[in-house]
Amino acid sequence: MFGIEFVPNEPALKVGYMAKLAEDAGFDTIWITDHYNNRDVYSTLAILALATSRVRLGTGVTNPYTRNVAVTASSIASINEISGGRAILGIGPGDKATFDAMGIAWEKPLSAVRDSVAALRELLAKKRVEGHGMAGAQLAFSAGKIPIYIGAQGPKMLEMAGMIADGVLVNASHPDDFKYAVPLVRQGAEKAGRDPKEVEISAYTSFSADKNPDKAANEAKIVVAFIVAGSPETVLSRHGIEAEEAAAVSRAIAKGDFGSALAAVTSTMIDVFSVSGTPVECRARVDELLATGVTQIVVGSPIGPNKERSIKLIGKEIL
Ligand SMILES: C[C@H](OP(=O)(O)OC[C@@H](O)[C@@H](O)[C@@H](O)Cn1c2nc(=O)[nH]c(=O)c-2cc2ccc(O)cc21)C(=O)N[C@@H](CCC(=O)N[C@@H](CCC(=O)O)C(=O)O)C(=O)O
Repeated sequence: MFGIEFVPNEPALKVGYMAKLAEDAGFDTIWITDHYNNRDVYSTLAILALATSRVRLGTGVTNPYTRNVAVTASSIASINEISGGRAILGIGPGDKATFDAMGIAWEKPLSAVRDSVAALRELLAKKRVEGHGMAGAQLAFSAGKIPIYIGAQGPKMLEMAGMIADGVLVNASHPDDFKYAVPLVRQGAEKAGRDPKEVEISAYTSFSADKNPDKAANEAKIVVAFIVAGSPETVLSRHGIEAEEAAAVSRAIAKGDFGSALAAVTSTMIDVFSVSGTPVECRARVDELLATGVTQIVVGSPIGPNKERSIKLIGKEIL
């Protein structure tokens, strides 16, 4: 199963055009990121619902802080109705930097995600919800069947996703991260008395494919820089990346000195935090990821030096 992520940092109609390209190239799912400073995720998904006819359409990922969960239920149910039943809700704890900027206290993210998924299950079943922070909220229209996926990286979030979600979206591009994550998700499913096969495990990668491997790697650099800057110590040491090397990238980004940040990104960092290179090289990494128990590959930003060309190239030579 192959998905693709679009960040709505360009007009929704343009994202709609790319979505149609991706559908024609053979992708199965399309994920739209949710950050307050980009276009609204649901407006963008509505455009995609009209621009496509087969692909499934997901929030990749929303969070329980910037929208009340009853509003999230109404929004994803509306997308499900507009798209003829193709919506997927992806929800994660969100990221601290974003919430600091918005003046939102990032409290108890694990519990917040758990409670919001429980409330969503009931709201999307058109039930009157008492509890999980709700006091009688109820949708006035039928949502239809909407899978709920969790965006997770930490051990507890991964296990919880296995316990309660239909799928998990793990922001990682290297097999070692999935040798760590997959058993935790399966453990969660078993703890909840579920068949682990019920939980779709998606590698939500940073992907950059081009016939020219240097161009592909170059395009991945800026995304890798932000991933390095946001990676916990445990992830860096899993891959033998020195804290000082990562700090050099973080410091440069914090100063807005992107030239130095890019210069501080090593080829190891690109290899660890992205799937990048020629189609043959990318396909080799995809096969490594699938061998760890991953069941869906999501092609995440930057996709390639020229998005349109890379979408077609990936469709032709990798899917
Ligand atoms: C909260 C954090 O969970 P995490 O899984 O590491 O979260 C990292 C990311 O998944 C999270 O930031 C996501 O929202 C990031 N994210 C996006 N975040 C966005 O805001 N927008 C996006 O579009 C987005 C896309 C996306 C796609 C895939 C993906 O995997 C993640 C994505 C964490 O620290 N988890 C710990 C648990 C922390 C804990 O125990 N908390 C307790 C108590 C501690 C306390 O008091 O806070 C609790 O919450 O009850 C763990 O899993 O072990």
